[in-house]
Amino acid sequence: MAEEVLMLNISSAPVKFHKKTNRRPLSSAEKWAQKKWESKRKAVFEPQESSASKQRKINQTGQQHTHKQKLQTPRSPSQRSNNRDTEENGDRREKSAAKSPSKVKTYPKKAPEEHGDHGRPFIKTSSLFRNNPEIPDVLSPTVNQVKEKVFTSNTFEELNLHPHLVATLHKVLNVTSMTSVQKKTIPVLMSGKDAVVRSQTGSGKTLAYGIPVVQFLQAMQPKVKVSQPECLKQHLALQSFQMFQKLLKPFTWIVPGVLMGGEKRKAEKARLRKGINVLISTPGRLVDHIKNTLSIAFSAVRWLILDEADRTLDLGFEKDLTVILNALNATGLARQNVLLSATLTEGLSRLASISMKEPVSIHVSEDSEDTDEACPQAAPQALSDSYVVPERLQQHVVVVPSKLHLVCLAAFILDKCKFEQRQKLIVFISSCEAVEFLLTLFTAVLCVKPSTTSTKQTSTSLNFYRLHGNMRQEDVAARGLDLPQVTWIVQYNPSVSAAEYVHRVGRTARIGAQGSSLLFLAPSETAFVDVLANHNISLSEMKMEDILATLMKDECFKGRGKWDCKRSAAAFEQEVRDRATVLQTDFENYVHANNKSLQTAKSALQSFLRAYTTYPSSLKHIFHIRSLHLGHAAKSFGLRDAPQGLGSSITTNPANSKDSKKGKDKAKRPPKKLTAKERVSNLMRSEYLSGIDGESKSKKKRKKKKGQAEEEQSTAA
Ligand SMILES: Nc1ncnc2c1ncn2[C@@H]1O[C@H](COP(=O)(O)OP(=O)(O)OP(=O)(O)O)[C@@H](O)[C@H]1O
Repeated sequence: MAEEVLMLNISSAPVKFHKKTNRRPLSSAEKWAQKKWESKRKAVFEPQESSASKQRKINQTGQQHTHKQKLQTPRSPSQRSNNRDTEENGDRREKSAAKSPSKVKTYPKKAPEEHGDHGRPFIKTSSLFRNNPEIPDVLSPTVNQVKEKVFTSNTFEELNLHPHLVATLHKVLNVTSMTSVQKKTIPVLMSGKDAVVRSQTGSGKTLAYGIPVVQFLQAMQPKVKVSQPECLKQHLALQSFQMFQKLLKPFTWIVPGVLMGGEKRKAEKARLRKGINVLISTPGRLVDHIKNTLSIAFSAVRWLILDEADRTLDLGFEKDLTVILNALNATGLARQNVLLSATLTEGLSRLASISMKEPVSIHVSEDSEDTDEACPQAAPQALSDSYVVPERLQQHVVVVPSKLHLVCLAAFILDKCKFEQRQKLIVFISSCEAVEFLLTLFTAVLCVKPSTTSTKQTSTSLNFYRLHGNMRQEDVAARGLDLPQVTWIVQYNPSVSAAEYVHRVGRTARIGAQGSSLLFLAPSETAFVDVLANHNISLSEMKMEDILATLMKDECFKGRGKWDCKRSAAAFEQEVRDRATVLQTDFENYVHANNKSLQTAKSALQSFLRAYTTYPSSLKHIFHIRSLHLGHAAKSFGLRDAPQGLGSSITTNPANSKDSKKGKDKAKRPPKKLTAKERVSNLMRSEYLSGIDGESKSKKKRKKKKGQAEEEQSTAA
């Protein structure tokens, strides 16, 4: 059974920053170290060979090959052992070549290569286990975590719904009994009231509003015509659209439609012209159409539903929501408003107060069976900021020094996906480039076919997928936004808020299923555990050593020494460290095997560092770029040393390189300061945006002026 690992970066928006050189003058020690590294690197990867030794090599091996070709493709253990003699010959050749006089400048002799039992060239990597910061004890305060019962014994028949709707719920959606949030929310919405709904992730909130909306629309007399939208729905567009398509099967005259990033605006305009009754959209896309599509009109809108409302606010889309609310309010039509989220924040309360009329606050508590209806509290702020996590979710945290992040993540993935069955992991990473880098690295190094000689390995193959905001929408949609049977959520890079943490872990343990989560923290980041505790979230600690001990199950990474399990605990620990070092060396060999993989690693490191600067000020005392050790962070991207001038390493355009005239001028000019708006708009590249790129600057300026003028008008209305 193929085990799957999904690298995600949806939650922390893919960050596109202006290229800013963050070069700082190198100290003399750094200059010396850099020269030393440079010569070592050249000695390993660009040994100058004399023509005589080249000729000798051709005679011996009968073909022309370079040192790099040997390192290019990482091998499986069996291939590695088969190549051993070739490598040893190769090394003898290189050593003799190094002796023969040659016109080309010779490099200092390369450090003697050792060969581990695995047969791969054992280029000494700096110790993973030395000079690491102290790992503090993580005391996760005991909190009374809010628990919600997911299911009730009540069925949909009790709701007096249209029989075709009940039949669709049973036959198409395979649901019979209501979840707690559905039992509380549906009657309130069917009574015509506004509602603010808080319920844990994966508890069925989509149907909690979908059912009342469809029940209302199908009962409208005269029947709704395919004209203007009657219902407007925000966020997680595709998943909601698919749900409405299923619910509306018996009611063919009611047409759902979706607007989201990745689609051509022209196609959407055509759909809007044709007529949509239930419009599902992302905020950015809808604002774009409000400003540019004449055929969109809101005079018939009777419902406004903001799902995952606080995440929309968190990503700073209040401005977009204001435009949307103004456009809706301009029609003067009475409408029903629903805000839903697993995490209620004060921003959501603010939004509720400006867009709702005496909303009923609905939250599902532990004793949900006992209360026979929603608790109609005065205002949403009555609901506390304590977050609800899925009932059967087990949350863990592991403290890992930066240098060991990469091998620890790899060991965890191997443990779950190679040595256990039926595991599906989602790994949250902080930038698109890092997702792409880790996908390529893990696919190349971890997905090696099991060697025939080893008895310990199972035949499980690992499958890695990627999902991030820079991908074409179709690809993202193809994976679907509701990810079934996910068993583990791994937050390799911590989220930017406690609410974001809840939404991430909410991708597992859905609708009453079992699930687990693991949060990676560096020793300097452990205070984040207290931030989560403030929202009634408590985690149990997992030890890094226990995760790395997985490598003892995998002969691929056998250390150089002979290992037998009868030896002492200290020997066991040393063997684990050796195997982690072998794995790290594999990663570094792969990264340093050619310039392309080296550049990819560097830009991934650069994107990670830039994403690290985007934590909100409220968390800067925990996640601050200054608390990162650049060299250690580099190791977690398979780089043997911290690349110099990280800022310039991402300028892939030669015109920008420091040697070109333009580059020289640019290097002289102080880096352009980003305005607050530019910083925000750079941060906000995400699924919420209209995703319409490629417009000329002047056209954008004209549109902005027009939008502002309309906004002033509509606000006045
Ligand atoms: N009454 C029900 N019985 C069984 N399964 C249900 C029921 N209602 C919804 N589900 C299923 O539960 C899963 C989660 O539902 P949904 O996505 O609506 O949860 P949610 O609360 O919106 O989650 P999130 O907060 O992550 O968006 C879906 O696969 C859905 O089909």
